[in-house]
Amino acid sequence: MRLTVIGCGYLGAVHAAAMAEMGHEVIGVDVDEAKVEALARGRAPFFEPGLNELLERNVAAGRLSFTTDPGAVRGRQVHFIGVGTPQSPSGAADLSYVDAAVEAMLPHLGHCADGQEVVAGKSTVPVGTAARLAQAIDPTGAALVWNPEFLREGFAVDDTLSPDRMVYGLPEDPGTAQRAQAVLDEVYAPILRAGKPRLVMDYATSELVKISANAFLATKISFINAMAQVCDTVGADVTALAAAIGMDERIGSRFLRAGIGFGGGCLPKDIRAFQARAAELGVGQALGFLAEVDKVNESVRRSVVDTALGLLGPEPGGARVAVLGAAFKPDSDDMRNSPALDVAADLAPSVGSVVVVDPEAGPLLAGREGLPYEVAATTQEALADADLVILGTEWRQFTTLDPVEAAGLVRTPVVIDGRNALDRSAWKAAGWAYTGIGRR
Ligand SMILES: NC(=O)C1=CN([C@@H]2O[C@H](COP(=O)(O)OP(=O)(O)OC[C@H]3O[C@@H](n4cnc5c(N)ncnc54)[C@H](O)[C@@H]3O)[C@@H](O)[C@H]2O)C=CC1
Ligand SMILES: O=C(O)[C@H]1O[C@H](OP(=O)(O)OP(=O)(O)OC[C@H]2O[C@@H](n3ccc(=O)[nH]c3=O)[C@H](O)[C@@H]2O)[C@H](O)[C@@H](O)[C@@H]1O
Repeated sequence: MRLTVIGCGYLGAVHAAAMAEMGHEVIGVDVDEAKVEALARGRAPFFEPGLNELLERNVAAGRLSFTTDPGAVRGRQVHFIGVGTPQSPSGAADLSYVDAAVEAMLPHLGHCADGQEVVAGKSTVPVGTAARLAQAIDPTGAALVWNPEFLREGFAVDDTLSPDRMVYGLPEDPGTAQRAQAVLDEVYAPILRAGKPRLVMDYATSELVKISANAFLATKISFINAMAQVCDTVGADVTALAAAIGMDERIGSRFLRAGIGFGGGCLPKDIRAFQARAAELGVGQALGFLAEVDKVNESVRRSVVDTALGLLGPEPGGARVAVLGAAFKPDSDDMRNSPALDVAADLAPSVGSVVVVDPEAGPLLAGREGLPYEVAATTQEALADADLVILGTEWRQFTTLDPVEAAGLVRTPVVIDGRNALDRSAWKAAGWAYTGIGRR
């Protein structure tokens, strides 16, 4: 099938490459010339495991190309929208990129000879957006389907090729809905053949599935981080607590890792956008708990800064702090709303110096001007002469550090395990003063 993907960022670039891998002929469209230029050479403009191989293979095979021209849409059958929906100053989602993408597409819709033309929205949007966009798209003869995306960065390729489930939010008209569903089924045929469930629903439900999934995940993390605060107060251990409650299948063990909280380009902005939309709809009170989820998440970053200053004593002005990690999670170079970087920046004015290291985000950070911290090229360089080490992102090269060797590099062996990811017995045995989040 001949497809386009509008918006080639973390979501869209992976989606375009994965659709080509499934045998479709795909054109990715983005307004960012540098991004398009890199992608067209088969290079991912960001770090995502497995993506370069997929891009290289499919660009070379002639199934995948990239352009800045929205006219690429003309005559093709399915157009995925994957542009950003960032947080606006009010907290609500900024829909200007989605609106601009649809606007640019409109003159080119309605020229497809391959069968029913479909616009498939993948961006995360406030409930009601699809119904509004459909009013503009319907007159062209193309059908709008809302097809939210659930991929995780760091696992984006696998999550796209083998999702837990797919959701189609279909138009009201039964005939159009049936035709649009058949087209998407054809796009996703290999995934459906592999037995992955496809759930069919209306626009509003599909939009809500996406945002409520992220709200639930954020709530789970803040729940365990709130438990960590209680554990800290009474000397209990949140990792043992999480393991024990997680064995109850109704609770489940995943997303119960206490630490410096959730960041990234999605969970934080999505819980705020959801609250803003609910308030507009007059059901703001029902989502009042999400404000608490956000508050707990912000407070864990602050409390790590307070713990750090407590450990450095009354005169932290001469201390050097090493922060291991800059990306919001491992296996990604995405620094949007990064807890590790927030901690580094918040500590910087109160201590002698802060140095940050990250295997993938580090080189990107090193190119930025006016940072309140230094950026080290290697973990060893970051650890050298440190008075305090903070694990901010649980990259494997950090969690598997030899604590004996690390102790030999620092000035004072004091560590805050901001992700509860270090082997604390080994670190303590190597002479480190160890503080976890909700565990000692
Ligand atoms: N990053 C992720 O893991 C996931 C993101 N999402 C959602 O997907 C959407 C995109 O997120 P990301 O990929 O992270 O954002 P991003 O910022 O990495 O990518 C957005 C891309 O859209 C491009 N763009 C903006 N306006 C455009 C236009 N008019 N025409 C063509 N391209 C345009 C930008 O240049 C950029 O490359 C958001 O709604 C997000 O909430 C959903 C699931 C996973
Ligand atoms: O809508 C989105 O963009 C995506 O948002 C998240 O994916 P992502 O942001 O890539 O990363 P997660 O693995 O969810 O991690 C988010 C943050 O939570 C933190 N986290 C995660 C799990 C945990 O137990 N504890 C915890 O602090 C991570 O360190 C990270 O900062 C969701 O997991 C995806 O399903 C969704 O598609």
